[in-house]
Amino acid sequence: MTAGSHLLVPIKPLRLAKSRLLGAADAGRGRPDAHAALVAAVALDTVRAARLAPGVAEVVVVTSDPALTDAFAAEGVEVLADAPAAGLNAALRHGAELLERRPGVSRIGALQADLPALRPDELGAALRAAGDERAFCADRAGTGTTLLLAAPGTPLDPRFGPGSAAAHAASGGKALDGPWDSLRCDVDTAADLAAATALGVGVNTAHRLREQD
Ligand SMILES: Nc1nc2c(ncn2[C@@H]2O[C@H](COP(=O)(O)OP(=O)(O)OP(=O)(O)O)[C@@H](O)[C@H]2O)c(=O)[nH]1
Ligand SMILES: C=C(OP(=O)(O)O)C(=O)O
Repeated sequence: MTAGSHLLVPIKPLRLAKSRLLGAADAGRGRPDAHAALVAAVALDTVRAARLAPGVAEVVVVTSDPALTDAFAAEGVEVLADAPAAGLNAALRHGAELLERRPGVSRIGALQADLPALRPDELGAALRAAGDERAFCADRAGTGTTLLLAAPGTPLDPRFGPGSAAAHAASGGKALDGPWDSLRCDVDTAADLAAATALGVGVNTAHRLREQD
C-alpha cells in the first residue's frame, strides 16, 4: 500500500453549477444567491469530510470561481484555477498534471464536489479497498462516478460525464462496491438532496437547508 492519496475536487463557477438543483435552495423562489450558497455549502462539506478521511494526504480544489477560491483558502485548502471553459475532464487533467510534478505525490484521485453526506470513514474504506489499482466508485444510480483513483504513479485519465462508471470500468478501473452510501450519494436533483438529508448532511448544507424554511 502506498502513501496517502491526493484528491482533486473540481467545481464549476457557482452561477453555472448544479443547474438541476435550481430552486432546491429557496423552495422554487428563484434566488440565484441562495442556489450559489447551497452549491458552495455542499462543496465545503464534501471537502471537509474528505480531508478527515484516513488515507487522504491532501484535498485540492480545482475551480475558477472567485468566491469559492476565497472560501476554500480560508479553510486552508489549496485551490488550482482551471483553464476557463475547458470542461470537467480537462480541469482534472490540468490539476493532475500539476500534482504529478510535486515530490511526495504518489496516487492522484478525483472526488466529486457534491457529496454533502460524505463520511470520512466511508471514503477511507473505499481508498483501502482500491489497494494499488485504478479504481472508481459509482454513484447511487450506478451510472455516474463519485470517486476515481489512478493507480499510483499513473495518469488519472478521467472520463467523467454521462455513463462515466462504464467508461471508468472500460478504462481498467476496478469497481469499488462496498456499503458506502455517503460516498455514493451525489446530489444532482432535489430527490438526491432528500436522500442525502436522510443520511445526514454536513453542517454547512444543513444550515443552508434550514435557511430556506
Ligand atoms: N473546475 C471545473 N469543474 C467542473 C467543470 N465542469 C463541471 N465541473 C464540476 O464537475 C462536477 C460534475 O459536473 P456536471 O455534472 O457537468 O455539472 P453539475 O454542476 O454537477 O450539474 P448540472 O448543471 O445539473 O449538470 C461538478 O462538481 C461540477 O461543478 C469545469 O469546467 N471546471
Ligand atoms: C459528471 C458526472 O457527475 P454528475 O452526476 O454531476 O453529472 C459523472 O458522474 O461522471
